[in-house]
Amino acid sequence: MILVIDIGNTNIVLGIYRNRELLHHFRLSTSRQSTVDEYGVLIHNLFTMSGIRIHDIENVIMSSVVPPMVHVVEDMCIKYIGKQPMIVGPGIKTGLNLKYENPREVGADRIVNAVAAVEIYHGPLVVVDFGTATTFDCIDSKCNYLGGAIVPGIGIATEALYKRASKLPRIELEKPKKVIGRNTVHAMQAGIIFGYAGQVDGIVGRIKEEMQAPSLKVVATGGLADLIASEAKSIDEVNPLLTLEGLRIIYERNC
Ligand SMILES: Nc1ncnc2c1ncn2[C@@H]1O[C@H](COP(=O)(O)OP(=O)(O)OP(=O)(O)O)[C@@H](O)[C@H]1O
Ligand SMILES: CC(C)(CO)[C@@H](O)C(=O)NCCC(=O)O
Ligand SMILES: [K+]
Repeated sequence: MILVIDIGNTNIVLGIYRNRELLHHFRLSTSRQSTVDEYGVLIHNLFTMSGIRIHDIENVIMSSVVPPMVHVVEDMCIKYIGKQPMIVGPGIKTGLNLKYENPREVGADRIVNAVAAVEIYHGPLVVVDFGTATTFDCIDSKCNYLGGAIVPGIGIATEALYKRASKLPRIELEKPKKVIGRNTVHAMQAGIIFGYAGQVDGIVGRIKEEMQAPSLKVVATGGLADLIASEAKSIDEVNPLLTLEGLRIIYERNC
């Protein structure tokens, strides 16, 4: 079995694969204060609760977009799992040609998503990941990773509203019945959800023009993908496990 770990700015997502089958997945918060031992306890408990034996883990692969967390999770793997994780970064084969001006600058999560999407759906395609930031990644039919767009995530955007405007409350992200909100909560829900869906359609529309690929596939992932996909006309498919699948595929290409 292999353990795959994606460290994002909000969550650390872990998956246990036996060959190509995802047996378990877990979500922890990304806490920059937590220690190697604290993450060790969490992993130990999760494994125990799920009937996974540490010795069954043959290898670990991880990607991170939070540099200070790399050492914590890496050391946790060494100390509690007895494995040095493979880390997605320079020197790792992905099967993509990175066309970013500086390939080292691209977030590892974006590359991992792109690898999974190309393998599962084939290019040309766009991956939209609704995480802390919402990212758009464009891949052509020849496995060129072209780049994309980064916008404030839904969580960040929602938080900014209530933090910066005294009379705006914290809201549940639910789809309102109408776009014309007649109270503050409905007005905010309408603005965020329909506005966000419109943003996705707008950016995808421009990408299709720029790539001259009017029928490219658009795959969404991330916690809020379903909510937005139900409103955004441009999203063809939702795959919540894209990042974990990408890590598994990259592991297989490098072992
Ligand atoms: N139901 C919700 N209501 C409000 N905000 C939410 C909700 N679900 C998620 N969020 C916020 O949306 C953002 C993305 O959450 P999600 O769980 O999708 O992140 P993630 O994919 O783990 O992100 P990352 O990989 O960047 O850590 C976070 O800032 C989170 O707080
Ligand atoms: C955009 C985020 C924060 C999304 O997780 C991450 O991919 C990241 O930190 N990327 C680095 C910048 C870039 O991808 O160009
Ligand atoms: K993510």
